[in-house]
Amino acid sequence: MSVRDLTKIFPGRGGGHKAVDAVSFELEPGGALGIVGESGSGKTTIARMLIGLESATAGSMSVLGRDRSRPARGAAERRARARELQIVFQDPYTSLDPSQSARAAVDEVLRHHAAGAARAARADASTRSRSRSGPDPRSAPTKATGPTSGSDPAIDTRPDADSNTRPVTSPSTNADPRDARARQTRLEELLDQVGLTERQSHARPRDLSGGQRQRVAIARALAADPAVLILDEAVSALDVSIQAQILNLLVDIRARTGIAYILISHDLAVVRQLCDSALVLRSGRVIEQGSCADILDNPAEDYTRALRAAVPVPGWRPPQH
Ligand SMILES: Nc1ncnc2c1ncn2[C@@H]1O[C@H](COP(=O)(O)OP(=O)(O)OP(=O)(O)O)[C@@H](O)[C@H]1O
Repeated sequence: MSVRDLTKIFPGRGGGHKAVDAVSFELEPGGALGIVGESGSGKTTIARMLIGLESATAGSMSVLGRDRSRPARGAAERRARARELQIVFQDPYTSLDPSQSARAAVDEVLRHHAAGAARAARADASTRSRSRSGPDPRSAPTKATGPTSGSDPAIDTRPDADSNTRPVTSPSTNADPRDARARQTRLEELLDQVGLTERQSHARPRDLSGGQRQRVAIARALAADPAVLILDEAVSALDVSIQAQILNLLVDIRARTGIAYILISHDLAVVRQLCDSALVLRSGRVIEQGSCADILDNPAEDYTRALRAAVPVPGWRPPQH
């Protein structure tokens, strides 16, 4: 992912409020970048622009070499983008359907992507057969371009741009039993990968703990098979031992799948555990950027030192007065 001069000005008096000011970064495939900063420094606004929930005032971004500076047009593009970028928020409770078991919530995403792939394959085949039977093969397109119709009820597992609601289930058009078996295998794989037990996989969100709900949200995000997962304070609300479990899980998933992370956190200890590189935000501007070790061990800025000092680390004792 490549982000250049990303800027967000929220409208308001006196020219508005510049919440994000010319932020640039690169994220390599399989990399992990931490975005840190105090409350109100612009971290979530960056995440919201990356996933298209907020439009950027200026700047550009691309993922896997494709320009993603503009909102997606049509269902096929939304689905393609969902495979590039997914997000997990602090509290998945609001984004999980209260009536859906963990298993059903993950399967919904798998079903949607399988149905989309089947539609794309059918459209591809029909384009090719049309071009074969066309009057002059030389005038036919040499390469099938895939579906262009926007009639798909595409599920983007990311929150909806307008309502921030969970996705709507689309009826599966994928009737091939081999596909159903493959989906089932993938479902079990994902539930296993995030460490949900059989019993938990049948539970509704209200019957799961915060850590278990976060596992469901991670499994749902992974079901779209994204290249990049954004974790926006994804472990902040969990108590320390559960937080450690989820962080270990994330380290493990990255090692196994090669997925890249953008970790947004005010907690430098969490960033240190998961990330290779980091950037430090203050009032929307990047004030330090580089390898995690450099920034966290040898901060150049007092602000970063203050952020570091604000984080209790193992062995930390409250100052004695
Ligand atoms: N929709 C909005 N309209 C106007 N101002 C906004 C809006 N959303 C965010 N802001 C402002 O933009 C700035 C950055 O907010 P943002 O939520 O990105 O910060 P943050 O670093 O994620 O903070 P926190 O860690 O507290 O979540 C803040 O000053 C906030 O008040």
